[in-house]
Amino acid sequence: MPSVGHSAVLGTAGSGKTTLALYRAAYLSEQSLPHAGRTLLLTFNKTLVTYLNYLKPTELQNVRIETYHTFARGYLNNRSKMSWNCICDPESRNSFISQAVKAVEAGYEPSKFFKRPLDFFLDEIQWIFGHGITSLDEYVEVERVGRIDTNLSRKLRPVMYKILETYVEIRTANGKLYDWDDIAISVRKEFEEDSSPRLYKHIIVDEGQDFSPEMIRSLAAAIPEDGSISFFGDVAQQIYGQRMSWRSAGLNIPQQWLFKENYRNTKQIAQLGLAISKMTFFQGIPDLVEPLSPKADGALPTLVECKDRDQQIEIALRAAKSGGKTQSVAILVKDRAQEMIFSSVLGANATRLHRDLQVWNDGPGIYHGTFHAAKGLEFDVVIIPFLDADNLPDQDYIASHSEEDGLRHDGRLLYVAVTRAKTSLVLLFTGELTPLLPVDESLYQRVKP
Ligand SMILES: Nc1ncnc2c1ncn2[C@@H]1O[C@H](COP(=O)(O)OP(=O)(O)OP(=O)(O)O)[C@@H](O)[C@H]1O
Repeated sequence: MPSVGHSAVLGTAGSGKTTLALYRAAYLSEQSLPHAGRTLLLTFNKTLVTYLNYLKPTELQNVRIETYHTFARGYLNNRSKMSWNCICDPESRNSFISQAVKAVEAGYEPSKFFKRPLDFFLDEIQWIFGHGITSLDEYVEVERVGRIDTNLSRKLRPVMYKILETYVEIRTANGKLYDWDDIAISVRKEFEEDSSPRLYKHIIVDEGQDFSPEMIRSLAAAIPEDGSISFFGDVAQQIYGQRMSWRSAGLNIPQQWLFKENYRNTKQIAQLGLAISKMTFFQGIPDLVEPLSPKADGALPTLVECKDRDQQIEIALRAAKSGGKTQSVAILVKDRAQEMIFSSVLGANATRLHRDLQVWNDGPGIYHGTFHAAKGLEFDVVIIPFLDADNLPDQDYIASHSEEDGLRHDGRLLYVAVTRAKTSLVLLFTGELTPLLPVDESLYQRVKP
């Protein structure tokens, strides 16, 4: 891959993107080579930074690994564009946006538009910020590529934009200059006005599918002309944001590489991952890379039909405790509430996958966390309880979005979870099985406890 300009690697799950991102960092920062320069390796969440720092060889001196948001905050601080506690947390953001909807509604004729669920407005504002849109004209003009579910008519866009502006006013009045979505707009603008030498010559993005186009644009502005951006991503694993395409960033990428070999999963686990990615709710994703079947043989994923939820919990814990003696075992669930069920029982005997995780231990042991927190990681055994039709897709998400959108959203989460397993996968459910899993019986070994 060239050391100047922009390159993209699109790869399937377990195809070595993270591994290669680290090798690339080693290559681009190697001081004996002519292209060498300080290198920044960015990823999406803090757990993955901890994991990458664990994988990183100690001799990589000229490489910094952090999340995009740490980088953004640090840079703006350096430019005196930050003040104490000036980034809006998600709860306050939700409250400010809700206030903004009500404030704008008061100035209009009664309309169903304002009665839409709060999530609709949150998502729309995230989408607008993610695309770096900063004026009503731009918003009215923009074509809604890749976002079929909330295609807001052009007539309603001025009202929506008014809500966005009111939200920013309320937020600013509360001392919050940014939120986690519009900070990238400020970073890009700041770099465009900043003529000082750049700190990093090369930037590598891992898990790039979750970076908004504006984040990527801000990174392109952060490097010198002889620098490089290397993008590693898998669109099937996009689990944050509003399914924005990284391609909307408009980078000039003369060549891209496709990684089709899956080095992580056994053939049987990969086949289930592939079958999920072929389900209807995955269709129409641009840039999806279809994996080749791995060579490593293993057992079929186990599908355990339990009589009730308690039995699912009991079996998950039992399997984790016995497996965790010799292997790394992760119990992965949908949300924090479900995670609590396991953390309260496992306590200090297990590691919670969480942003505050400081050290990564690769040895045997039990891990637990949400699907989101497991992003980019891998374990010998993955146990996924609560694969019940009324739990996945999430009913609240469906209520505030749509059935189709719920399937698409949670289908990707489940894909991420399933593809974390290296050798064994245990799937637990009660009653009706989630429609997110394929019905093909040959993909599983069914077990009744
Ligand atoms: N060329 C290779 N040969 C053998 N094993 C490899 C190779 N590249 C990566 N691996 C191993 O395959 C596993 C998956 O690699 P890695 O985590 O880099 O994949 P990834 O593409 O980032 O996955 P994901 O997107 O699913 O998180 C790791 O255990 C890694 O050590």
